Amino acid sequence: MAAYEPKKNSEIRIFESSDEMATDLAEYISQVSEISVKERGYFAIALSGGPLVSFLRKLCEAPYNKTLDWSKWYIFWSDERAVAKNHADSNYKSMKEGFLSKVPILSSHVYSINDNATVEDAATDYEFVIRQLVKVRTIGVSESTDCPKFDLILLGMGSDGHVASLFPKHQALELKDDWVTYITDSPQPPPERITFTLPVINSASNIAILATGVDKATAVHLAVSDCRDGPDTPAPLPARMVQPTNGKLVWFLDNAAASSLDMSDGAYQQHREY
Ligand SMILES: O=C1O[C@H](COP(=O)(O)O)[C@@H](O)[C@H](O)[C@H]1O
Repeated sequence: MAAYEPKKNSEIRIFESSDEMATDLAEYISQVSEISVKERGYFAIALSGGPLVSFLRKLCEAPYNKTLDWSKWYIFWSDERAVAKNHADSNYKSMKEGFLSKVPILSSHVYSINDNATVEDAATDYEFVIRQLVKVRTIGVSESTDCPKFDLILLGMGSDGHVASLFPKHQALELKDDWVTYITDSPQPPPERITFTLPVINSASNIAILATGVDKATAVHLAVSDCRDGPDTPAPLPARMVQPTNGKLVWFLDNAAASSLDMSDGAYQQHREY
């Protein structure tokens, strides 16, 4: 693995193989969960859809399946598609089948998003549940933003640079006061989705963005490179707007997704020996 620290509080890890990435991700999540349980007594983690689930496979194996304090884990989703929980597009379904059914997380600690309501009501319900859990500090609270402070938010990134269900140029990117919102016009199917807003994502203690494949290379480059603003500067990608207020961001990339990064840039070069 190569590691670089391009910006304050952020790091890029680049892996030769899918197994190497899954192994490092398991160790990273294990360390964040242990610190959170030690400091707060809980580990509040938000999951996402897409290929992320397959990179959680090593976390389901020894030693983690035996050593982690799974009874302290609380599970949330950074976004969900408005489909039934048994639908192929459901982010809950993919995580249930690929991760949650393989580790001893308490079912009462799994806060999936209501699939039996309108998308608007599901978003309202979900924000209400999160507010109750913040009140009792199962989820922490950010002192600077008053937002929930998830211990870890795991995100994927689409080739258009979207994270959770926050898509480029969408008005949902502007929301400042809502914690959870809904959209009915997703550029990618299904159209109706529920999503964390940027203030919630950026208030987390730790954020990891996973991106693999050459189709993500341009978006990775635009999200992490030191672009200057100018008349032709495109609207910032949602992934570029992921900037933790007080937390730390780690990118997990394979070689293909990292292939458009300019490795001659001083910031990358500096940490090349890592
Ligand atoms: O639609 C979604 O897409 C992103 C990225 O997934 P990918 O399949 O384009 O790599 C995912 O992180 C998000 O949770 C999901 O709802």
